[in-house]
Amino acid sequence: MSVKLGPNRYGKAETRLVRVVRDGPVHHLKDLNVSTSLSGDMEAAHLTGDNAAVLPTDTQKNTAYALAARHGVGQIEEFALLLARHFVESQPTIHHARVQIEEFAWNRRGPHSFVRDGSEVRTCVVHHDADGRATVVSGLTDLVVLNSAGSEFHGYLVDEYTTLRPTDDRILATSVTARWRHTGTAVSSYGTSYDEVRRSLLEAFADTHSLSLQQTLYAMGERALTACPEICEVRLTLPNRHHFPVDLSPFGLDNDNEVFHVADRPYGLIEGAVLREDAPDAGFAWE
Ligand SMILES: O=c1[nH]c(=O)c2[nH]c(=O)[nH]c2[nH]1
Repeated sequence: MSVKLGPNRYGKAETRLVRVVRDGPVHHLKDLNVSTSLSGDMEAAHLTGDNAAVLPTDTQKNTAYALAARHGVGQIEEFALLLARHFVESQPTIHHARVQIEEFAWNRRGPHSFVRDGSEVRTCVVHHDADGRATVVSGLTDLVVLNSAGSEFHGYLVDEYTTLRPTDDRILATSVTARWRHTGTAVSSYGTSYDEVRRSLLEAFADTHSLSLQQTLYAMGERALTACPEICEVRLTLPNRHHFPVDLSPFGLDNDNEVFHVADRPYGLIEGAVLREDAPDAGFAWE
């Protein structure tokens, strides 16, 4: 039997890194989860156990800490680009670096006191290769939203297995995962574009009179692309957090769409991409 090595990469996943900047008594916090993944001349490592081309995952973790100390941590996209470029440019055996960062937001309570409220997480995935090509995908996850009006679902296919009743007034709730691809890496401010995209997603969710979560997804992507000229593609993952009216008739009570059972699972999972007509090829951006 003849076999060969296929695509491979390796790295250190989920290096938790907190950086404190002390501005006198006022402190600033960056709380990150950094995952690095490298690929390159790794044939020998897999085939014979020769590790001469391997930059240890332990070193990758240390590099995240060291570059955070040396350069500070600004926007996560810039820190990810710095790390990715470092691995590719410092090691000839490494041809491609992928750096993924999650950022946990802390809200200030005092000069050096913070509170984490909400589960929302800011994300980015950066790729950098030995030819100097780089891509940046920014995003957010666990942004939980709900509309208690303005959502309908009817007109769908009905077959012998369909029991769902059409509705013209339901709760629409989801936990948004959104990722958006920047057209280039010369972005004036990743922080500003993050705020713009986040605001557009929330506005579109709230403003759209929804005939389905699919329609809301498209409206959210379209609004983000309209608001932010530096991005060319938005990918959204929207789990449908079903709210079912509880049947209160056994207790002699009406339920005029006021009391709901929130189903945990199964849940509808609506996923889609919205792109500019002239979006350039994504290359390795989504890998
Ligand atoms: O917005 C929705 N889209 C669906 O495709 C779907 N399917 C379903 O059962 N409920 C819903 N809601």
